[in-house]
Amino acid sequence: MRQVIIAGNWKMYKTAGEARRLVEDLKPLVGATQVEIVVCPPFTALAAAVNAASGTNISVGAQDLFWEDEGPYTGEVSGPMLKDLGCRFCIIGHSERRQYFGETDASVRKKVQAAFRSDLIPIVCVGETLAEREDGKTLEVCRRQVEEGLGGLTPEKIARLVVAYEPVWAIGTGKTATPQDAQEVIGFIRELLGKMYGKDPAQRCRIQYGGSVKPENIASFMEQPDIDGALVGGASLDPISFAAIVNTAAEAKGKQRAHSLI
Ligand SMILES: O=C[C@H](O)COP(=O)(O)O
Repeated sequence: MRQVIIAGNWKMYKTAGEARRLVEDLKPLVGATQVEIVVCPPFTALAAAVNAASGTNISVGAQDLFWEDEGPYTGEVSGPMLKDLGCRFCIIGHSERRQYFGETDASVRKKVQAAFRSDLIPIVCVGETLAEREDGKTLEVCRRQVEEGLGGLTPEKIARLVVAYEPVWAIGTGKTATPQDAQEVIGFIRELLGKMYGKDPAQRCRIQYGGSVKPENIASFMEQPDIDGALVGGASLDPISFAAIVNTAAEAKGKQRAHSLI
């Protein structure tokens, strides 16, 4: 059974001191949940977050990495550096990186391989823009991003990685895909991974929904059979709302699984 995973992408928010306080505040609110909790602060706050989360069930992830392990690449940060800091996860190919920093499916592919080389679990983002959705190209775009970004891996790696389906038009806008639409795309991604790598690894791969997730709407996504969690932006910056998302997700997935056994 896939473990629910809720990750907070803090984007370019929080200093090191603020990150430490956020994690400290989060700890008592999430307790001993079965949910895998990940926080992804900016590079400059990673060490503080790792330190504050030490000995808890909260893991820390980075928001990006470079595909080489070291070298003359001014401004870049590598997998071994993140691993050394205590990171377990790394977001790769977020739409903001694709939109503002020229990230492509080819760079995503190299970064996914780099993450695995350093024993980091990639959280790979895919999703269509509003124009692509209106053109009826959602599945075509997600297919391309998965085939090109996640090609050349092994079934074992597919079973470990996390995919986040984030429709670009739902990010930070307050608009969400309907849970049924998200399920349709996420089900499609799982099926595609099954064709690429086999049914078993595709069934083990965790796939999140992302885009304006809030405490009020997380349950409706978790009720869908293929949705294993969420990648949360804005609502992860506040410990109370992030904890409410974690706790509601656990409860809703428990109910969905109990129901599917009846
Ligand atoms: O990585 C997270 C997503 O970009 C979602 O952001 P949001 O929850 O603020 O819409």
